[in-house]
Amino acid sequence: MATTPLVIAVDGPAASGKGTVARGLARHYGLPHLDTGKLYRAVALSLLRWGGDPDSEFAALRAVHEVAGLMDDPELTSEMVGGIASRVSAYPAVRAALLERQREFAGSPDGAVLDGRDIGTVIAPHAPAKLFVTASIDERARRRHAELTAAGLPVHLEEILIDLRARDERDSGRSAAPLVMADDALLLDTSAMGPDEALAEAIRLVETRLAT
Ligand SMILES: Nc1ncnc2c1ncn2[C@@H]1O[C@H](COP(=O)(O)OP(=O)(O)O)[C@@H](O)[C@H]1O
Ligand SMILES: Nc1ccn([C@@H]2O[C@H](COP(=O)(O)OP(=O)(O)O)[C@@H](O)[C@H]2O)c(=O)n1
Repeated sequence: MATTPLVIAVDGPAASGKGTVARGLARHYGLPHLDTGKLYRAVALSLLRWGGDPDSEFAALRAVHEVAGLMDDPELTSEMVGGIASRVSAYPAVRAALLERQREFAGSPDGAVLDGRDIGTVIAPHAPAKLFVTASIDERARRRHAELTAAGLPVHLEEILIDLRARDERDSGRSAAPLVMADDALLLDTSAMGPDEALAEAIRLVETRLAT
């Protein structure tokens, strides 16, 4: 008898630790993982490289065609690219152009883990397990600061805090697929947890959901 593939949707705000949790879950369950934020970051990076205007939905849509070649670019992780990603991701045409490849990944017969903002609500609304990963804004800023500093980028905590606030507001306030917790998602607040503890709790939550 065929079993239903295990699809795990992981959503949450910037630097909450959702990528770390999603990668850990993928390792634990032996599933392929897609960081969907990279798609929007690649659109932003493509725009930046050819000087396209982030205020133009048409220009952003053109940039979608370059995404495949940029998915492993080291510049994807910069806060500047993250900020532009959150602007271009508000365009319905950009979201529509990126929808199919995410749905296809989520529809794999082998199962999948995806992380982003709208996985549980739009990309994989039927996923049997959904987590909404969060942490306090101060903790998220500290984590992003440590991450970028370790990568040798000159960043200030205060500026990161301002960037994250602006991104939270844009991601939650937009009309196209805003960042909201799905009704059937389980909340994982990692503010006071290290990465290992957060993963252990994520596995526990997934197991709880699969058992019901
Ligand atoms: N629970 C945690 N405790 C401390 N640091 C964490 C934790 N989870 C993730 N990190 C670190 O915080 C940064 C952002 O985590 P990441 O998983 O990339 O977040 P997101 O995918 O939500 O943007 C990374 O440097 C990561 O190693
Ligand atoms: N499924 C997704 C994933 C990301 N995004 C957008 O892309 C931006 C960058 O996403 P990300 O997940 O790489 O950002 P971080 O959480 O790693 O900072 C976000 O601020 C969102 O605006 C989205 O709209 N939908």
